[in-house]
Amino acid sequence: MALGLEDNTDENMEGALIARDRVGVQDFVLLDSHTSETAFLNNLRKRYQENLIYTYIGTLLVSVNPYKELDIYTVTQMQLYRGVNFFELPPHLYAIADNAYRVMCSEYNNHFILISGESGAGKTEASKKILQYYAVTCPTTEQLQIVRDRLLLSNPVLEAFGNAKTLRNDNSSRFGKYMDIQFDFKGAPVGGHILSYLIEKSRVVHQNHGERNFHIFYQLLEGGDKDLLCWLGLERNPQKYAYLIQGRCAKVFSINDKNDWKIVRKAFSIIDFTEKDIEHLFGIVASVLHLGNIQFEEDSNGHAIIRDGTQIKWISKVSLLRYPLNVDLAFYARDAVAKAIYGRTFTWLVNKINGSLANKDSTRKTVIGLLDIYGFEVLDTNSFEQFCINYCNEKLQQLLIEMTLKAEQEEYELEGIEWEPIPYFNNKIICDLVEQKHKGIISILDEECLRPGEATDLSFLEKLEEKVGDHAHFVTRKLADQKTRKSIDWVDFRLLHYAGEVTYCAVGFLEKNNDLLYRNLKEVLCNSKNGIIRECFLLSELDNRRRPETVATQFKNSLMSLIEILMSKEPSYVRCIKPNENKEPGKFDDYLIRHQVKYLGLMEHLRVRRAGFAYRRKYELFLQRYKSLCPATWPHWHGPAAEGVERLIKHIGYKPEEYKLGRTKIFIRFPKTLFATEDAFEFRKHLLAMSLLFFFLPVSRLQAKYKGCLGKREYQKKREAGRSSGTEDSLLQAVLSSRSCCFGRFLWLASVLAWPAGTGKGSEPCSRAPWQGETLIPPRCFQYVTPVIKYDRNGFKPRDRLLVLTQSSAYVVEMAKIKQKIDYATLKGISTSNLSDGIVVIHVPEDNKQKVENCDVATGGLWLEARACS
Ligand SMILES: Nc1ncnc2c1ncn2[C@@H]1O[C@H](COP(=O)(O)OP(=O)(O)OP(=O)(O)O)[C@@H](O)[C@H]1O
Repeated sequence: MALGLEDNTDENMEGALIARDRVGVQDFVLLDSHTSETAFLNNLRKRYQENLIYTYIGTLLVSVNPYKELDIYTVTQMQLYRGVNFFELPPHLYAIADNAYRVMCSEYNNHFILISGESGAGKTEASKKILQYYAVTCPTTEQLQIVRDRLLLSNPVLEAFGNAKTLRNDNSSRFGKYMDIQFDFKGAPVGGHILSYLIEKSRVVHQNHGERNFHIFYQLLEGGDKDLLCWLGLERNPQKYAYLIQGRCAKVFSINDKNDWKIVRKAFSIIDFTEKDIEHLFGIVASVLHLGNIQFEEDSNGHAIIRDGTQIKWISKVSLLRYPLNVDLAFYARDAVAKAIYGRTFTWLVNKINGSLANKDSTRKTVIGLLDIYGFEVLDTNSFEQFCINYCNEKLQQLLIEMTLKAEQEEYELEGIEWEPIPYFNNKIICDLVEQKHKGIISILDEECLRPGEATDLSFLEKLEEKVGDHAHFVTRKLADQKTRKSIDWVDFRLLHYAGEVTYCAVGFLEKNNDLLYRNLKEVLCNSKNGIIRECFLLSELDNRRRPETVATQFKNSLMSLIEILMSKEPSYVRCIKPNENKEPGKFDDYLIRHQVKYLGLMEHLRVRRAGFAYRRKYELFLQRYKSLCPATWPHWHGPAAEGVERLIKHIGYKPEEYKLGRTKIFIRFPKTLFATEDAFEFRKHLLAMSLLFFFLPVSRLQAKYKGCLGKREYQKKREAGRSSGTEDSLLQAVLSSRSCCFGRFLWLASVLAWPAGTGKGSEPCSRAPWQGETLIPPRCFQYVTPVIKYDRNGFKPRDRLLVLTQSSAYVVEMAKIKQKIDYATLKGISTSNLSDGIVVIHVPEDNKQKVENCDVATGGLWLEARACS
């Protein structure tokens, strides 16, 4: 594995990393006092203070936002984690990503990584880092580079249009995102698909103090060149635009709008946006800004007229609206248009990106989904948006409970595994309060929305009190003081969420839930000169002849389908923790963190993990996968699967404390045990692949080919010429030049050059695969042959190679060519990794510059990774 070649700093990095991570325990399961929240916090704090932001609870990763750049996300680090069992290295996001990827490749199933935590806890950063990890470490081809770039660059575009500075987070996601990365059967990323959830449109027209509008507005003004701004009729100064200055913080210290603009512009071209698309997109961004500056005054008929026509001149590039309204309604309509245009453009953007990420080839693909959705939010004033965001977080918490705490404990009971139930808070009761048909808050809100002219936000509030007033997690303003000892304003209601209580201001709930746009405004937009606007509004007109679903109901339905998507995949979890409210590096606010540990259910998770099992599998599946590891079960086991598994694990040597046998499944307590079994299986697969070749290519034919490469006489001559290194070179070259190929040239080469010993006479080949532990004794001058990955010095690129050891030299061989040769006489040493990664470094003097015919003499160091054939 590429740790940095001869670079001493990098070479020592792994050791330093592991040494440094002896702070506290890397897995909370190892804490002496696993029931104590204080011990949990002490461990988290101790590690955080040493910049060790990641800690496991079994296979779940807890991450504490460092609020500073750490040197743990380099390419070298990624290579370090690639293909290594995750308990062998310090906890890291890369380990979680790699584990999901490896299981996906070997079991050919779908996965998702759920990243959760409150706003500012580090979810978006984590999801970007995982995506980068796959982009760097997965195999790829030149053709696929474009997919990789598009996957990576979709992020800055979506962030520009969907993220904004809030009080909690300078780069807060104001929409939910679920991204599937699609992989082909070789594990190469070949496409992707994004689902987006409810963008916070209200931000376009209103921002709280200390907050900004979406980044793209500021990026365009700061980074757009003069000609572009002139064409759009914009001034560079954001203070000139009413929609940009309500939060009074157009400039943010931590954000470089100019730079971000450049990245977004570049991303557009990579993601395949046409110049026309880009022109229309910026036209829309500019129109929203111009719309915000329109002011109305009353004419003699009481109708609103526009005070100054300048803005309209620019907007009419997009559309022109004329309709008599009073002044208040005119302002309302203006904002409604701005929100509608922006919201639909965002949806258009996501669709466009999906078009460019789509993989048209119909072969089966596996996916890893990354879920990064706005975190739980409690503001000074919480509105309809916070209600939706927090409901979404309730649903995700419920999913986690369903898939871990609940499912796990129920399964032990069902399987007859002795188990002491561990209590936990199940937030289903809150989900029901919000989403239940006819009785839940969303249904009540929708009912009120069906009474236009009669219903108001206050009547909604009254209905709430009437219908859910006595619910344990709902606090009416009438009962506020008794229940929580805190008073509550007359327009508010309070929900006791799993993550804490939130008081919502009901003002605006009806309007935001209805999200209506005057019909004639829609018609105007359908005829817009701007292609994107036309597309967005025409489509929705065709779709929505009936009364459209309300915003909350649409959101509820999309969350339900998301949960369904997730339930069908294998989960991995990252729980992000926000260490303080001030975005300050190194500050560990005990009170705040204790609260998150509590509501994230981390203690319950720890208790279940400690008492439970890391892995479980149906007997049939377990046996099917690993039966080749035991002579009694290979190739067929005729008895019941449970007995086969028992025989198998006895043969492999599982200790009693490592597993339990349930009614239909085997339960394995530690990940270590499973990984060791998986490693043995990989090794076995390699040997089996060889045996297949021997079966199909009888040995005599192999030998004939082998000899035939040179011509019988020449072969004989060379063989007899002894062990001179020159003979080895040409013999090897001759075998490599042969074109014959059966199941893949690589395996063929490996099998021609080596075969198992102990069954034939002397070094005669045999026609079955060797059992584990048997050695490969190669014929004549070839001592040992194995597929390896060689890491290039330039960029650590992995290359598939064969390592061939002869009497006097080691060769690194490509398909038909000897690439490098190391004469044993020049060898300075060999280092092997102490992990199960199979890394070997062959040390050769730097000044070994002689040239051997047709191949390079290796100098410096050669980094190789042993590789199993699959
Ligand atoms: N691993 C990290 N290393 C360095 N800084 C980080 C890391 N994770 C998060 N941060 C910092 O914290 C900020 C907030 O993180 P992020 O945007 O990922 O939060 P979030 O949980 O996605 O919040 P929201 O729900 O509001 O979108 C980042 O902009 C960055 O400055």
